[in-house]
Amino acid sequence: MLEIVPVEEAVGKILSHDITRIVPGELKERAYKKGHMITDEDVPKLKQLGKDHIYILNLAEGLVHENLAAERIARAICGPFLGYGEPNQGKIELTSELNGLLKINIPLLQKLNEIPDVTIATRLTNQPVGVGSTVAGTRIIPLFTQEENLLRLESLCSKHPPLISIKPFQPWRIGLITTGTEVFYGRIPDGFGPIVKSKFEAMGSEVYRQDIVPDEIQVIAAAINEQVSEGAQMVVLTGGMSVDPDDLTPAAIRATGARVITYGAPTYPGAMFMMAELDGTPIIGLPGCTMYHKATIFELVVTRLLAGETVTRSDIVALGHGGICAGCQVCHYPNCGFGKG
Ligand SMILES: Nc1nc2c(c(=O)[nH]1)N[C@H]1C(S)=C(S)[C@@H](COP(=O)(O)OP(=O)(O)OC[C@H]3O[C@@H](n4cnc5c(N)ncnc54)[C@H](O)[C@@H]3O)O[C@H]1N2
Ligand code: MOO
Repeated sequence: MLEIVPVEEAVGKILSHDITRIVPGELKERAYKKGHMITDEDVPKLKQLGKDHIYILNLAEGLVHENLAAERIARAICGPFLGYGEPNQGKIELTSELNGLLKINIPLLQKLNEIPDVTIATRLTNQPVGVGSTVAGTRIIPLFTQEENLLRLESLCSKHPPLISIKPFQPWRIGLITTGTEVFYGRIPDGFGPIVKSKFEAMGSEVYRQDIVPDEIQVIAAAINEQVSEGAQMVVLTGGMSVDPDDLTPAAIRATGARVITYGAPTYPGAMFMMAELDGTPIIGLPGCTMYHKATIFELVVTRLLAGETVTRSDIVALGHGGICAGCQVCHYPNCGFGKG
């Protein structure tokens, strides 16, 4: 069990937990590591850190130390493509090993955090994360916990899909169709195509072909059919997505016989969005906002498709809670609540 010993009498004994030093506004660091043998020189230093007494460990059966507990929790909650380091002050952080989509099993997270002493904090599900990003942390609250708490956590984790995992972005071959009579006749240069291309490239996919077409239903529909039949894995259309008489893109998508999954999404920006499917190929109509906003329905839905997920109409409907962009002066997306309710 735990014994409280005055620091002067602790020389030669082994420290049972990390000790933290904080200098306000300057630093927070681990001054002493668990397992350190206390020396004469440590006595004044420990007193300066406010420690007149310290814990010396005599572990009773059935109790697990915070560092070991954190390691066991990290091992149990870690799904594919995640890594974790050493415990620091009793806490372990989990990091992504590749670029992909973060998936959190939210009902399981709730169950695990209900276990006494256990805490697990994660970033929001369905957000893109890069190599080395911290996605979660875990620790127990007291210095020791009953082993039965960890056994319960390990048993729950073994019965459910992983608490935390990363789905890698696949390299997709994207066909792009730019609609707009003003672009087709060269009245204005195409400003949308380059943005869509760079958004896909940032996630490891490639726009292999771009067709620029006028606002004519049959011409747009023919371009979609041609791209699907030559093997585009996704067809993305820009322009003509809203309510003007020349906005014919949704009608053209329907004219191909595609099954419409949604026209409209409860996200601002991004409401005039269409997702359909033609012979298994996703057909996506992107609203104008994708051209001038960093975070839109594009980021919320297309990232999930690129990670190999199926997105349903109810997934899109569920975006409403958190679906309005806060319009921050400096955009921190994906580190915000947009579309993550
Ligand atoms: N009365 C309403 N007005 C608007 C609605 C609405 O529901 N009722 N919706 C708004 C929303 S939301 C959006 S988003 C925008 C426009 O959406 P569209 O996707 O239909 O965009 P367009 O009308 O085709 O073009 C808008 C604007 O962007 C220019 N553009 C389009 N494509 C390109 C390109 N490839 N390169 C450069 N510029 C491009 C186009 O010339 C127009 O100036 O509608 C709101 N209004
Ligand atoms: O579809 Mo529109 O802004 O909502 O950008």
